[in-house]
Amino acid sequence: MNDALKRCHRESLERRILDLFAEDGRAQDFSVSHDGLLFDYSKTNIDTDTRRALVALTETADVAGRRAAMFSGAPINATEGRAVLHTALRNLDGDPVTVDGQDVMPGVRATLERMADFAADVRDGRIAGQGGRITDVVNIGIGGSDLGPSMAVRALKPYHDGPRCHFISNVDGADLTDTLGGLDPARTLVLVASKSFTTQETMANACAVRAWMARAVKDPAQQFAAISTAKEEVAAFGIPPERMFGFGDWVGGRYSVWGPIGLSLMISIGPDAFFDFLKGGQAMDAHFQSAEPERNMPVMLALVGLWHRQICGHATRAVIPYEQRLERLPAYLQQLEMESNGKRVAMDGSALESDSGPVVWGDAGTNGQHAFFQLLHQGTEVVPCEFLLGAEGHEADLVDHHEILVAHCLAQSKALMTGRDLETARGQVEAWGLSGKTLDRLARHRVFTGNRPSTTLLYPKLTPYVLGQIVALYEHRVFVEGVVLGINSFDQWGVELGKELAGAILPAVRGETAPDRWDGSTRFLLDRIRTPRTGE
Ligand SMILES: O=P(O)(O)OC[C@H]1O[C@](O)(CO)[C@@H](O)[C@@H]1O
Repeated sequence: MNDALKRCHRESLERRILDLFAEDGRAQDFSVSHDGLLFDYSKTNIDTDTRRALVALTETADVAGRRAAMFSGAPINATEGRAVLHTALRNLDGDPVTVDGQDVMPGVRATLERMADFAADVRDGRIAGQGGRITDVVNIGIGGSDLGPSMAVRALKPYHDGPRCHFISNVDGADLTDTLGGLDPARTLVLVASKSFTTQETMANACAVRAWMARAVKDPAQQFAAISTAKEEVAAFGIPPERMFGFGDWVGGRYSVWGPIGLSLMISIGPDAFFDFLKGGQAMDAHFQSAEPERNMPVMLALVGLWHRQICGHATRAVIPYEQRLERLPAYLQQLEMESNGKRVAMDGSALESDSGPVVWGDAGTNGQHAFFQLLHQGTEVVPCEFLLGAEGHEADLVDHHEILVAHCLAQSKALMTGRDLETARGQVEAWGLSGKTLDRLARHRVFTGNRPSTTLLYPKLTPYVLGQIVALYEHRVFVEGVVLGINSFDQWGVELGKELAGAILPAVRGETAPDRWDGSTRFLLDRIRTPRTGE
């Protein structure tokens, strides 16, 4: 990174985050408020100079120009020669968006209408199973064809008024067995969600579920629908075109929840609530495109992320929603952020000069407090934390629970920042009546260095609209970080090699080929795996 930021970093090491609050109004100044959301980054070691230097990065990298290119349908996914237009899926105003000279909006609208009709028909019983009204929907997909809808369906539980939704992603047969257990195949609708319709795990699961259904009903295809860009593969699987919901190759898998991949969500919460989800995303798009950098939530979220990873060198970032129903958000963001920005090569093929995006991990609070927070507070690594918190919960009869939840969230970010010094710790141990070496020793264990950065995203209540805002916020954050780093956030070549090798190793696992061609460790493991099966 540039000299100005290096200087800002050096200066930040000379002060504590808490010192920055000596200036009045820091919380207001170092936060962005928009459309009910508040992103508070005041508990970071970013001061005015640092922010200025960070904002300058967006100018150098021409974030505004790249953003305009993305929204206009230019092929910014340069390694695959594709446009990046998940934003068109939530462009409810229908303003034209052209790819290769063609407006994609009529197609987007038509698909959305078909989805809404299909969802309404399933919910109202006009589309039924061979044993009666659909009671359960099973989405089969993996990665972007699973994480978005499964996260969102879980997040919006209070809005479920349709059939129950289930998700099978893993090729581990346990996922399938445990999900199908208790379901009535004659009243289950299966959505096979796969952009490519060739993903091995998804196709293995789809075939197995079809066989499960065939044991109970005459015509399983009647209870299947496909969500894909691959017409021929869908037809070859036996799903008719009227049960296929397609989308353009300009929608990346991890950005696809807004369209047909979100069909399970739409069936679960209904078309109107799904439209609210889209509206939230669309509102965030408008904000992202128009707000100046310092007042622009995705831009500032990205710049804080770049500060922590690329300037301060913190290798990981914890995402901790104080909202049980967002427990799948960290997993969703792992794909969104790590598949997008986990790259060591710049757009032009040269080696990246800075670090790639961070490792993203986390879990819902308060559960995480009783698991990994010990390390966050007293470990040797500094892990910037991203808290998410709703001002209001849905449980009107459990308001006290929500108050406790809020108190814990605020307490954690405060504890990370302020810590507890040795003198205070000594005072506490002294109060137990201890002294001398025992006091010294025990007091040290109770010291918290503090000065650990965190941000808080505060939202009013987790409605479909707010979830749409949050997901779009994170998508644009990834975009800005990618542009500043100079990488292509929209391909994922890094997942290819493992897939290829799995295909090549499978015959050896099945015992169809000898394991000789593999390296010593793989051969050794294959031998051990095969021994108990064959009794050799
Ligand atoms: O929707 P598909 O084509 O089955 O792909 C599933 C997932 O596999 C990946 O290609 C790689 O993990 C993801 O990008 C994608 O979301």
